[in-house]
Amino acid sequence: MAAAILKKAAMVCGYGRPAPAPKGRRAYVTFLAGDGDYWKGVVGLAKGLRKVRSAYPLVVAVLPDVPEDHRRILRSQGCLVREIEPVYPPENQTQFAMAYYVINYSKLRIWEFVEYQKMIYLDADIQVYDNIDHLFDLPGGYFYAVMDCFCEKTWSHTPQYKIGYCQQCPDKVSWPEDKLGPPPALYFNAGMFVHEPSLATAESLLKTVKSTPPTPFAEQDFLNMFFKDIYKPIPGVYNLVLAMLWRHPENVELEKVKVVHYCAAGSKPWRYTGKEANMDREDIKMLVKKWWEIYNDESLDYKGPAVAEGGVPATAEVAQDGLKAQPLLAALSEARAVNYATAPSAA
Ligand SMILES: O=c1ccn([C@@H]2O[C@H](COP(=O)(O)OP(=O)(O)O)[C@@H](O)[C@H]2O)c(=O)[nH]1
Ligand SMILES: OC[C@H]1O[C@H](O[C@@H]2[C@@H](O)[C@H](O)[C@@H](O)[C@H](O)[C@@H]2O)[C@H](O)[C@@H](O)[C@H]1O
Repeated sequence: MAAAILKKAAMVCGYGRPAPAPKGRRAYVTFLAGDGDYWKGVVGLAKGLRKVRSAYPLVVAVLPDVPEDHRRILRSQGCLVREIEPVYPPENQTQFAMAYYVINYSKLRIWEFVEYQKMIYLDADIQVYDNIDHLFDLPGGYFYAVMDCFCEKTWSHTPQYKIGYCQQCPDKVSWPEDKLGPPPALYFNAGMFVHEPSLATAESLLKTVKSTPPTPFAEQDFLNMFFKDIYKPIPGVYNLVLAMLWRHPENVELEKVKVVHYCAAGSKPWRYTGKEANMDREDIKMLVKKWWEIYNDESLDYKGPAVAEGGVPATAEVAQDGLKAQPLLAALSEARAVNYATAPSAA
């Protein structure tokens, strides 16, 4: 059976290399690691995308340590769950801004999802409150993401934090070029971005990460370095980093925000206690309440055909996103579920 599946996938894909995605194959993608409670963030995100009637599925790239019962919950919510191999940065004594950030390098695997021509990555602590499908129509060849803010204590290791400079308000404290050289390149938050999967890009990313010493913001720093020449900032409404509410309120029109990123300390809705700094703000309480309203809304539960392991709808029925499960995708995903170590070469 495995050989037949692999042969079918290999034939369709040109011997061992996934065929280029059918033009326009699109999906949202998020990342899940560990056996903790971030799966709740993924469920919330899946339901949020359904609420705004997104036309595309949500793929979840899971590390091997994500337990089957969490994967089952995600599939029951229509998520296409795909296991990925972890990616580790070179050994180093770096102090990550958060100790667990080392797992985030595994996000780089999503460039291998070449069944898709374009994907929008969203962290599991993000919620989408307005349809953003139009971002898939942005011109190809660029890396689109929202600019970050350098004002939180998590940035205290940086020169910009030390002098009070932030790209969100470059005129407030001007960058002392004479002392520090040119200002830092525009820097994006890696919790949300539009990207184009490509095996060549994936290969280059994974090769480069092996020789790049880790830095405090882990894969976010790495992605900013790697894509700096093609990075195109998109408006902050597509990824509201919560700290913007108290650091740069002049840059935020909350009623226009489409995507909220619950990244400030203590803001994860499924862990919210209101005790950390700024968490007792009325706008934070309102945003946490909005997240829970979607999470608890049973009318937003997935009602489509069962989603098989490996990440395709189990039947040829129309999947949640209105797209037929592609024969190529089905074959590839089934093939991926096969243990290559025991399968014959595709040649
Ligand atoms: O235990 C964890 C920690 C992080 N993540 C994933 O890694 C992303 C980035 O971590 P986090 O959101 O905590 O970073 P922040 O943006 O809050 O700094 C999360 O959104 C999840 O998608 C996960 O799956 N399990
Ligand atoms: O692994 C590095 C992480 O970097 C980013 O975290 C945020 C968060 O730490 C905030 O507290 C900071 O204020 C913000 O600037 C910073 O970007 C991404 O959101 C996350 O997905 C991940 O890539």
